[in-house]
Amino acid sequence: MTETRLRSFTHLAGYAFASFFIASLAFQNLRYGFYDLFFLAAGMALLTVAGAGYTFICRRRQLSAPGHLIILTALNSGLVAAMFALDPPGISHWVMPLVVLNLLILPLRQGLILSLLLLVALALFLLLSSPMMYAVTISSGVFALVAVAALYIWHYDHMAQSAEDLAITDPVTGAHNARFLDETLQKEISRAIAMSHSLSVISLAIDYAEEAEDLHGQAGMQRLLRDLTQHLFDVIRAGDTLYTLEDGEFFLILPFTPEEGVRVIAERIRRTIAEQNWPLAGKVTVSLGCTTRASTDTRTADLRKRVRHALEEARKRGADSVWYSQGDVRPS
Ligand SMILES: Nc1nc2c(ncn2[C@@H]2O[C@H](COP(=O)(O)OP(=O)(O)OP(=O)(O)O)[C@@H](O)[C@H]2O)c(=O)[nH]1
Repeated sequence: MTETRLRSFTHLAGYAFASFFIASLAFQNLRYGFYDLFFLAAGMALLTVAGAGYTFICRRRQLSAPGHLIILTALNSGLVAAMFALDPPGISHWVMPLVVLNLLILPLRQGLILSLLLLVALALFLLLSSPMMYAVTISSGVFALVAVAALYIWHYDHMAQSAEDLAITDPVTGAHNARFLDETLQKEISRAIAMSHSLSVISLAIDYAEEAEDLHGQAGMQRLLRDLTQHLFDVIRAGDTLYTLEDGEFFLILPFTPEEGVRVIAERIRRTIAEQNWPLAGKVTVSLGCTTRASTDTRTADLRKRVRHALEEARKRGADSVWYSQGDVRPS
């Protein structure tokens, strides 16, 4: 299940649970003839049903749906206003589902701020209207609920982020992995087309990688890959992205970089690597193939095929070389 579908499902379940809970409060108040409270609960239930409808309509954009903040702010402010105007009995019964809903649906910081504001209003109301001991007990209970729910959601967010990082990162070098390459390259191609800016890519391979591995062992090779990654990160500029592929190969995506630019940076990478003395490996050289997106390149395969061809051409010319392959320059 994708993150977006999971969020849509959780939000729908949260709103459905809250609607059911608040509707049962409305029904209770209707039975006992507390019409003010019945209308309050009915209004809140309408808002939670609207929230469920909004979740359904925006089910493909749940990670950034701003309407939830408006709905939940209306629910929280409505309850605070009713708290002071109507003095509903068992006010914590009304506050608790709303606190859980805030934290479940909104981004953690927004949910926490709304819940704490609601908690402060509740504590103030109880201090003004009930015995001190009762006010402290109920407020502490709601505070504990806020704290546990917030901690749980923080933990979940943290785990989800770590899992996502692990899925797109090469464990040896810490650069992005091949799995993430096609996804990012396709996004960059779409961005380059939409904004009419240039986009270049580089494919880089360590010369004589197999011989180097035989000579220095797997651990030595991993050290070299890590050192080269660090070096490449130092050379490229912010906005460029680096990927570690198999067999000592790297891939670079360079947005806003025309042909002259990719030639400059490829040459700079080649020269600076050849000039260094690498720990364990000593002298190392690399071959680089590079290309720039042409107007007919709309898919990742177009660029990847051409840059691979450029790398093969560079290798044919011996170690320590750069080759640029020109794309189709016909206007789109
Ligand atoms: N994507 C990318 N392009 C680079 C980088 N370094 C140089 N280039 C390209 O090469 C061109 C010339 O770069 P330089 O020789 O460093 O000259 P520069 O005028 O100092 O380059 P910038 O101020 O970085 O634009 C730049 O305009 C870029 O297109 C880099 O690290 N990343």
